[in-house]
Amino acid sequence: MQYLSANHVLIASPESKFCYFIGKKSRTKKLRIKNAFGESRSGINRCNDVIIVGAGVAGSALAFTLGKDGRQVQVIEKNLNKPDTFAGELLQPAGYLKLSELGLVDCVRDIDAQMVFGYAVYKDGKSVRLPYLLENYKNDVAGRGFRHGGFVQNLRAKAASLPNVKLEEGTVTSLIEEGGTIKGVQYKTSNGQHLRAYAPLTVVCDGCFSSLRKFLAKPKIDKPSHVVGLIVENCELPHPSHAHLVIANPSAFVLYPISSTEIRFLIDIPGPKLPSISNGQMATFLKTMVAPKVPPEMYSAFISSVDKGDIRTMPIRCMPAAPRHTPGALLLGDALNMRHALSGAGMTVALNDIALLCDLFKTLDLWDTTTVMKYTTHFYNTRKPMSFALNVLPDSAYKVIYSIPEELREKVLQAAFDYLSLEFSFTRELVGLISGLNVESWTTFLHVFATGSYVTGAMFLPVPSPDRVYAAARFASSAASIVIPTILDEGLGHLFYTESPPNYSERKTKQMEAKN
Ligand SMILES: Cc1cc2nc3c(=O)[nH]c(=O)nc-3n(C[C@H](O)[C@H](O)[C@H](O)COP(=O)(O)OP(=O)(O)OC[C@H]3O[C@@H](n4cnc5c(N)ncnc54)[C@H](O)[C@@H]3O)c2cc1C
Repeated sequence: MQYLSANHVLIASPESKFCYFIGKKSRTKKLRIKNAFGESRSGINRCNDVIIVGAGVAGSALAFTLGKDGRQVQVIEKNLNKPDTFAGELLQPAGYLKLSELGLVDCVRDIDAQMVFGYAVYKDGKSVRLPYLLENYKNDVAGRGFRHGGFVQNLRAKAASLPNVKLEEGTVTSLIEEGGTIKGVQYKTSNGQHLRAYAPLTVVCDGCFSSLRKFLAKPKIDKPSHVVGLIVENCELPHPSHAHLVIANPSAFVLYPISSTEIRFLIDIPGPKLPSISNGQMATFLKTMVAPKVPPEMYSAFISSVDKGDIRTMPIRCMPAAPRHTPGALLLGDALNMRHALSGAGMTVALNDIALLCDLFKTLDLWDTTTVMKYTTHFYNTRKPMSFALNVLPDSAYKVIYSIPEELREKVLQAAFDYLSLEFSFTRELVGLISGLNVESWTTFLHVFATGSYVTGAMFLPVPSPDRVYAAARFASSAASIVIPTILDEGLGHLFYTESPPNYSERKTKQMEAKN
């Protein structure tokens, strides 16, 4: 017999065929099992600590970490084949550090991943290099570029290697809710069986197209653009081992190495419509509007890649985290929070969240819903500095640039480039934010407002005239009307949040003692 909390008792031995789960309302469920935490023979119920929906970057990394902490984890993933997507191929240095902290760093070792040491920013043939600030870290700490599919398969294999993590193929169709508490999920297996699984905690990591987030959050999804994904082969980057950001109108783009022979181009196309791939409009767009901005040493390789025709697109979705605190369930990864893909930050935020969450929940009794809720609130607040820095800067800059009148845009883009070209000591903090290595919310504020003020000031130049003053005023008011709501949507509560969850310091000391 195992006491899970005052209201929950699990009666079973590892050899027993049944376990009895006595729930809050003294309802007893008889679960037919192979062993106390094993697979259901009848296929109806399981005894888990945690159910994870989705084994992408977030779900797989979380499953491994919770499994390592001794939890019984059931992961249900819609498709266990190697993912074939270009979403999530540049990991920021802070994301790499988190991989390392979680014991997952070998997942980037056998996939021809490339080290990335910073950004080179281009505009009209001029470039400025913004190296990551890595001097205080070990030699292996840097960004990484890789093929998404290989990385995720490695994460899945790592999670599945733990005996207490069960990874299975199935599509979760709904959450099981009783009296306002999530008790588990209903899912359909790959052979068409409809099953249910129960656990005191369900973590929903079903990605950017999440069908379940609406039950656990108030999603406010913005769809500013699409991105085109293209692989350019066998050419050298002008700044080797760097990601390149090309500031251009109408389409900004980033490129970075994803293997020793491949460079990923991610080209943004603002607005709801895309040129058609099938009738050749897209190829024409890429050759006429994008190719002239591509660094000259990569031009012919870029054109060959467009001619090859392997052009793929994805919609961009941005969404501030707005979870509805629900007992028994949590959201994580893109299901919780999304930012523009050009920031290359989604995986870093997800891995940071997992490290935080697992640290907080390490020795928590997951059946004690009230305490878990308090820790969940703490998690949603302490994750904010990272997500605030990596979401607010790129999202507000993007929204401002594409909302101002066309005639102001070129001037604003030029001023943004000049801002990035300022003395390196000034941009050090900015690089700290982009890489996720130094994410102070006040620094984020400082740079949002410093960029805005710099661009506004630049509009007066060379000599203030009535036209220029008017243009600057239009820019400033339009920027303020976008940036302020973006900041408010992300939430400011964390800046003033100082609480610790119950017994946190006591638990932390015990954890530290156990470690030593
Ligand atoms: C075009 C593009 C480019 C990007 N580039 C980068 C980048 O360079 N760097 C970066 O850090 N981030 C990038 N991102 C963001 C990054 O892809 C995500 O932040 C990251 O993949 C989030 O991981 P996740 O586990 O939440 O979601 P995913 O990795 O999408 O995983 C979700 C998983 O849930 C499964 N699933 C969905 N529904 C169900 C269901 N009902 N039942 C069971 N399983 C289900 C899916 O099959 C999938 O395996 C990019 C995003 C886009 C759109």
